[in-house]
Amino acid sequence: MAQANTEAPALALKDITCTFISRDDPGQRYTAVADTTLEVKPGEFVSVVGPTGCGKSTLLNVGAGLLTPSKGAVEVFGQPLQGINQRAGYMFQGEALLPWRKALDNVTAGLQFAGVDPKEADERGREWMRRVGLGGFEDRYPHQMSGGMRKRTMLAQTLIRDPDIILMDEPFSALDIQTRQLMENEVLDLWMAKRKAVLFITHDLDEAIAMSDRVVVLSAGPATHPIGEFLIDIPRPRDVAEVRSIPRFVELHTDIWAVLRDEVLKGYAQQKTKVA
Ligand SMILES: Nc1ncnc2c1ncn2[C@@H]1O[C@H](COP(=O)(O)OP(=O)(O)OP(=O)(O)O)[C@@H](O)[C@H]1O
Repeated sequence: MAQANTEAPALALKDITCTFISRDDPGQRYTAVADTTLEVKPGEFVSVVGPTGCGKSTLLNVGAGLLTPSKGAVEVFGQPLQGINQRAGYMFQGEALLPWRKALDNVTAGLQFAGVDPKEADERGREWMRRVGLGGFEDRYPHQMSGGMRKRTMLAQTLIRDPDIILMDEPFSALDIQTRQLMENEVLDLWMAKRKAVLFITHDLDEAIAMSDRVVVLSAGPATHPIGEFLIDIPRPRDVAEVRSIPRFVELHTDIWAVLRDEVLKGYAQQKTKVA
Protein backbone atom coordinates (compact mmCIF):
# COMPACT_ATOMS: atom_id res chain seq x y z
CA MET A 1 0.00 0.00 0.00
CA ALA A 2 1.27 3.50 -0.84
CA GLN A 3 2.57 5.31 2.27
CA ALA A 4 1.06 8.71 2.98
CA ASN A 5 3.81 11.28 2.50
CA THR A 6 3.60 13.13 5.80
CA GLU A 7 6.59 15.34 5.00
CA ALA A 8 5.19 16.58 1.69
CA PRO A 9 3.82 20.11 1.47
CA ALA A 10 0.03 20.33 1.37
CA LEU A 11 0.39 22.38 -1.79
CA ALA A 12 3.50 22.83 -3.91
CA LEU A 13 3.63 25.08 -6.96
CA LYS A 14 6.84 24.14 -8.73
CA ASP A 15 8.51 26.43 -11.22
CA ILE A 16 5.20 27.75 -12.53
CA THR A 17 4.96 29.95 -15.62
CA CYS A 18 1.63 31.20 -16.99
CA THR A 19 1.51 32.83 -20.40
CA PHE A 20 -1.75 34.21 -21.80
CA ILE A 21 -2.84 35.77 -25.04
CA SER A 22 -2.62 39.47 -24.18
CA ARG A 23 -5.95 41.14 -23.35
CA ASP A 24 -4.63 44.48 -24.65
CA ASP A 25 -3.29 43.12 -27.93
CA PRO A 26 -4.51 39.65 -28.99
CA GLY A 27 -1.50 39.33 -31.34
CA GLN A 28 0.84 39.37 -28.33
CA ARG A 29 1.50 36.94 -25.53
CA TYR A 30 1.68 38.07 -21.92
CA THR A 31 3.63 36.15 -19.30
CA ALA A 32 1.80 36.91 -16.07
CA VAL A 33 3.79 34.59 -13.77
CA ALA A 34 7.29 33.20 -14.40
CA ASP A 35 9.34 30.47 -12.71
CA THR A 36 7.47 30.65 -9.43
CA THR A 37 7.91 28.09 -6.71
CA LEU A 38 5.69 28.32 -3.66
CA GLU A 39 4.88 25.79 -0.95
CA VAL A 40 2.37 25.60 1.86
CA LYS A 41 3.02 23.01 4.54
CA PRO A 42 0.19 21.13 6.25
CA GLY A 43 -1.22 23.42 8.92
CA GLU A 44 0.62 26.48 7.66
CA PHE A 45 -0.98 29.88 6.95
CA VAL A 46 0.82 31.54 4.05
CA SER A 47 -0.09 34.91 2.56
CA VAL A 48 0.95 36.17 -0.82
CA VAL A 49 1.15 39.93 -1.26
CA GLY A 50 1.93 41.84 -4.39
CA PRO A 51 0.91 44.87 -6.40
CA THR A 52 -2.43 44.97 -8.12
CA GLY A 53 -2.64 42.86 -11.29
CA CYS A 54 0.68 41.08 -10.62
CA GLY A 55 -0.64 37.53 -10.88
CA LYS A 56 -1.84 36.57 -7.40
CA SER A 57 -5.20 35.17 -8.56
CA THR A 58 -3.46 33.39 -11.43
CA LEU A 59 -1.30 31.49 -8.93
CA LEU A 60 -4.30 30.62 -6.77
CA ASN A 61 -6.20 29.36 -9.82
CA VAL A 62 -3.22 27.15 -10.64
CA GLY A 63 -3.28 25.77 -7.08
CA ALA A 64 -7.03 25.14 -7.35
CA GLY A 65 -6.54 23.23 -10.60
CA LEU A 66 -8.73 25.74 -12.46
CA LEU A 67 -5.85 26.88 -14.66
CA THR A 68 -3.17 24.66 -16.18
CA PRO A 69 0.18 26.44 -16.13
CA SER A 70 2.16 26.83 -19.36
CA LYS A 71 5.14 25.34 -17.53
CA GLY A 72 5.75 23.76 -14.13
CA ALA A 73 3.89 21.33 -11.91
CA VAL A 74 1.52 21.33 -8.96
CA GLU A 75 1.65 18.74 -6.19
CA VAL A 76 -0.95 18.17 -3.51
CA PHE A 77 0.34 16.28 -0.47
CA GLY A 78 3.13 14.93 -2.68
CA GLN A 79 0.86 13.77 -5.52
CA PRO A 80 0.79 15.45 -8.95
CA LEU A 81 -2.41 17.48 -9.36
CA GLN A 82 -4.61 16.41 -12.22
CA GLY A 83 -7.77 18.40 -12.90
CA ILE A 84 -9.54 20.23 -10.08
CA ASN A 85 -7.86 20.17 -6.67
CA GLN A 86 -10.36 18.08 -4.72
CA ARG A 87 -8.50 18.59 -1.42
CA ALA A 88 -8.96 22.38 -1.63
CA GLY A 89 -11.79 24.77 -0.81
CA TYR A 90 -11.72 28.08 -2.66
CA MET A 91 -13.12 31.38 -1.39
CA PHE A 92 -13.27 33.91 -4.19
CA GLN A 93 -12.77 37.66 -4.14
CA GLY A 94 -16.22 38.65 -5.38
CA GLU A 95 -19.74 37.53 -4.65
CA ALA A 96 -20.05 33.81 -5.26
CA LEU A 97 -23.50 33.09 -3.79
CA LEU A 98 -26.35 31.92 -5.95
CA PRO A 99 -28.96 34.71 -5.64
CA TRP A 100 -31.93 32.36 -5.98
CA ARG A 101 -30.82 30.11 -3.14
CA LYS A 102 -31.39 30.85 0.54
CA ALA A 103 -28.28 31.19 2.74
CA LEU A 104 -28.54 27.62 4.06
CA ASP A 105 -28.95 26.22 0.54
CA ASN A 106 -25.91 28.19 -0.58
CA VAL A 107 -23.89 26.80 2.33
CA THR A 108 -24.92 23.23 1.57
CA ALA A 109 -24.63 23.53 -2.25
CA GLY A 110 -21.24 21.76 -2.37
CA LEU A 111 -22.51 18.89 -0.20
CA GLN A 112 -25.59 18.53 -2.40
CA PHE A 113 -23.46 18.38 -5.55
CA ALA A 114 -21.27 15.77 -3.82
CA GLY A 115 -24.36 13.63 -3.21
CA VAL A 116 -24.44 13.93 0.60
CA ASP A 117 -27.77 12.84 2.12
CA PRO A 118 -30.03 15.97 2.23
CA LYS A 119 -30.83 15.56 5.94
CA GLU A 120 -27.15 15.33 6.85
CA ALA A 121 -26.32 18.26 4.54
CA ASP A 122 -29.04 20.31 6.23
CA GLU A 123 -27.71 19.53 9.74
CA ARG A 124 -24.12 20.27 8.80
CA GLY A 125 -25.22 23.47 7.04
CA ARG A 126 -27.08 24.72 10.13
CA GLU A 127 -24.08 23.88 12.32
CA TRP A 128 -21.74 25.84 10.03
CA MET A 129 -24.11 28.78 9.90
CA ARG A 130 -24.00 28.87 13.71
CA ARG A 131 -20.19 28.65 13.66
CA VAL A 132 -19.89 31.70 11.43
CA GLY A 133 -22.40 33.63 13.53
CA LEU A 134 -25.40 33.30 11.21
CA GLY A 135 -27.64 31.02 13.28
CA GLY A 136 -31.22 32.17 12.61
CA PHE A 137 -30.48 33.59 9.14
CA GLU A 138 -30.78 30.29 7.25
CA ASP A 139 -33.77 31.45 5.19
CA ARG A 140 -32.36 34.78 4.04
CA TYR A 141 -31.63 35.26 0.36
CA PRO A 142 -28.26 36.86 -0.49
CA HIS A 143 -29.90 40.22 -1.33
CA GLN A 144 -31.46 40.25 2.16
CA MET A 145 -28.04 40.07 3.85
CA SER A 146 -25.28 42.63 4.46
CA GLY A 147 -21.89 42.32 2.72
CA GLY A 148 -20.39 40.86 5.91
CA MET A 149 -23.18 38.30 6.24
CA ARG A 150 -22.71 37.24 2.63
CA LYS A 151 -18.96 36.80 3.26
CA ARG A 152 -19.74 34.68 6.35
CA THR A 153 -22.07 32.57 4.22
CA MET A 154 -19.28 32.13 1.66
CA LEU A 155 -16.89 31.16 4.44
CA ALA A 156 -19.30 28.49 5.71
CA GLN A 157 -19.81 27.33 2.11
CA THR A 158 -16.04 26.92 1.72
CA LEU A 159 -15.35 25.25 5.08
CA ILE A 160 -18.33 22.89 5.28
CA ARG A 161 -16.59 20.34 3.07
CA ASP A 162 -13.68 20.32 5.53
CA PRO A 163 -10.98 20.89 2.89
CA ASP A 164 -7.37 20.12 3.81
CA ILE A 165 -6.24 23.18 1.86
CA ILE A 166 -8.04 26.52 1.94
CA LEU A 167 -7.44 28.97 -0.90
CA MET A 168 -8.63 32.52 -0.25
CA ASP A 169 -8.45 35.29 -2.82
CA GLU A 170 -8.78 38.69 -1.11
CA PRO A 171 -11.88 37.39 0.65
CA PHE A 172 -12.58 40.49 2.72
CA SER A 173 -11.45 43.28 0.43
CA ALA A 174 -14.98 44.60 -0.13
CA LEU A 175 -15.77 44.95 3.60
CA ASP A 176 -15.54 47.97 5.87
CA ILE A 177 -12.57 47.87 8.23
CA GLN A 178 -14.47 46.86 11.40
CA THR A 179 -16.35 44.00 9.73
CA ARG A 180 -13.16 42.98 8.03
CA GLN A 181 -11.24 42.72 11.30
CA LEU A 182 -14.05 40.73 12.91
CA MET A 183 -14.00 38.30 10.02
CA GLU A 184 -10.22 38.04 10.03
CA ASN A 185 -10.34 37.10 13.71
CA GLU A 186 -13.09 34.57 13.02
CA VAL A 187 -11.03 32.96 10.28
CA LEU A 188 -8.03 32.79 12.62
CA ASP A 189 -10.15 31.15 15.36
CA LEU A 190 -11.47 28.56 12.92
CA TRP A 191 -7.99 27.98 11.55
CA MET A 192 -6.48 27.58 15.06
CA ALA A 193 -9.08 24.89 15.80
CA LYS A 194 -8.41 22.85 12.64
CA ARG A 195 -4.95 23.93 11.43
CA LYS A 196 -5.54 23.41 7.73
CA ALA A 197 -3.09 24.64 5.10
CA VAL A 198 -4.10 28.12 3.95
CA LEU A 199 -2.94 30.08 0.94
CA PHE A 200 -4.26 33.59 1.38
CA ILE A 201 -4.02 36.25 -1.29
CA THR A 202 -4.17 39.90 -0.33
CA HIS A 203 -2.78 43.25 -1.35
CA ASP A 204 -3.07 44.43 2.26
CA LEU A 205 0.24 43.97 4.04
CA ASP A 206 -1.22 44.56 7.52
CA GLU A 207 -3.75 41.79 6.94
CA ALA A 208 -1.04 39.45 5.64
CA ILE A 209 1.23 39.95 8.67
CA ALA A 210 -1.60 39.78 11.20
CA MET A 211 -2.93 36.49 9.87
CA SER A 212 0.06 34.49 8.63
CA ASP A 213 2.95 32.23 9.56
CA ARG A 214 4.77 33.30 6.41
CA VAL A 215 4.40 36.16 3.92
CA VAL A 216 5.61 35.82 0.33
CA VAL A 217 6.13 39.03 -1.66
CA LEU A 218 5.60 38.98 -5.42
CA SER A 219 7.19 41.33 -7.93
CA ALA A 220 5.14 43.54 -10.26
CA GLY A 221 4.27 41.95 -13.62
CA PRO A 222 5.01 40.92 -16.26
CA ALA A 223 6.81 37.69 -15.35
CA THR A 224 5.84 38.01 -11.69
CA HIS A 225 7.87 35.89 -9.26
CA PRO A 226 8.57 35.82 -5.52
CA ILE A 227 11.12 38.42 -4.41
CA GLY A 228 10.97 37.97 -0.67
CA GLU A 229 9.76 35.63 2.01
CA PHE A 230 9.27 36.51 5.68
CA LEU A 231 8.55 34.32 8.70
CA ILE A 232 5.99 35.98 10.94
CA ASP A 233 7.30 35.08 14.38
CA ILE A 234 4.51 36.73 16.34
CA PRO A 235 2.92 34.44 18.95
CA ARG A 236 -0.63 33.14 18.55
CA PRO A 237 -3.45 33.48 19.32
CA ARG A 238 -3.47 36.93 17.73
CA ASP A 239 -6.08 39.62 17.61
CA VAL A 240 -5.72 41.24 14.20
CA ALA A 241 -6.52 44.71 15.53
CA GLU A 242 -4.28 44.55 18.61
CA VAL A 243 -1.33 42.84 16.94
CA ARG A 244 -0.71 45.89 14.74
CA SER A 245 0.63 47.89 17.63
CA ILE A 246 3.23 45.42 18.91
CA PRO A 247 6.87 46.32 18.09
CA ARG A 248 7.62 43.08 16.19
CA PHE A 249 4.66 43.72 13.89
CA VAL A 250 5.92 47.22 13.14
CA GLU A 251 9.43 45.87 12.49
CA LEU A 252 8.18 43.17 10.11
CA HIS A 253 5.97 45.71 8.37
CA THR A 254 8.95 47.99 7.79
CA ASP A 255 11.10 45.11 6.45
CA ILE A 256 8.44 43.74 4.10
CA TRP A 257 7.34 47.17 2.91
CA ALA A 258 10.97 47.91 1.95
CA VAL A 259 10.72 45.01 -0.54
CA LEU A 260 7.11 45.59 -1.62
CA ARG A 261 7.14 49.37 -2.06
CA ASP A 262 8.95 49.60 -5.41
CA GLU A 263 6.80 46.82 -6.85
CA VAL A 264 3.61 48.57 -5.76
CA LEU A 265 4.83 51.77 -7.43
CA LYS A 266 5.64 49.85 -10.63
CA GLY A 267 2.23 48.14 -10.57
CA TYR A 268 0.51 51.49 -10.00
CA ALA A 269 2.41 53.10 -12.88
CA GLN A 270 1.40 50.23 -15.19
CA GLN A 271 -2.28 50.59 -14.24
CA LYS A 272 -2.10 54.33 -14.95
CA THR A 273 -0.62 53.69 -18.41
CA LYS A 274 -3.41 51.19 -19.13
CA VAL A 275 -6.10 53.70 -18.09
CA ALA A 276 -4.47 56.62 -19.98
N1 LIG B 1 -7.15 34.50 -18.88
C1 LIG B 1 -6.33 35.55 -19.06
N2 LIG B 1 -6.06 36.03 -20.28
C2 LIG B 1 -5.21 37.08 -20.46
N3 LIG B 1 -4.60 37.74 -19.45
C3 LIG B 1 -4.84 37.31 -18.20
C4 LIG B 1 -5.72 36.20 -17.93
N4 LIG B 1 -5.76 36.01 -16.58
C5 LIG B 1 -4.97 36.96 -16.03
N5 LIG B 1 -4.42 37.73 -17.01
C6 LIG B 1 -3.48 38.84 -16.82
O1 LIG B 1 -2.45 38.39 -15.96
C7 LIG B 1 -2.12 39.40 -15.03
C8 LIG B 1 -2.28 38.90 -13.62
O2 LIG B 1 -3.68 38.77 -13.32
P1 LIG B 1 -4.21 38.32 -11.88
O3 LIG B 1 -5.70 38.43 -11.90
O4 LIG B 1 -3.63 37.01 -11.54
O5 LIG B 1 -3.57 39.44 -10.94
P2 LIG B 1 -3.87 39.79 -9.40
O6 LIG B 1 -2.55 40.05 -8.80
O7 LIG B 1 -4.71 38.74 -8.79
O8 LIG B 1 -4.71 41.13 -9.56
P3 LIG B 1 -5.59 41.96 -8.47
O9 LIG B 1 -4.64 42.42 -7.42
O10 LIG B 1 -6.13 43.10 -9.29
O11 LIG B 1 -6.66 41.01 -7.98
C9 LIG B 1 -2.97 40.62 -15.35
O12 LIG B 1 -2.23 41.50 -16.16
C10 LIG B 1 -4.13 40.02 -16.10
O13 LIG B 1 -4.68 40.95 -17.03
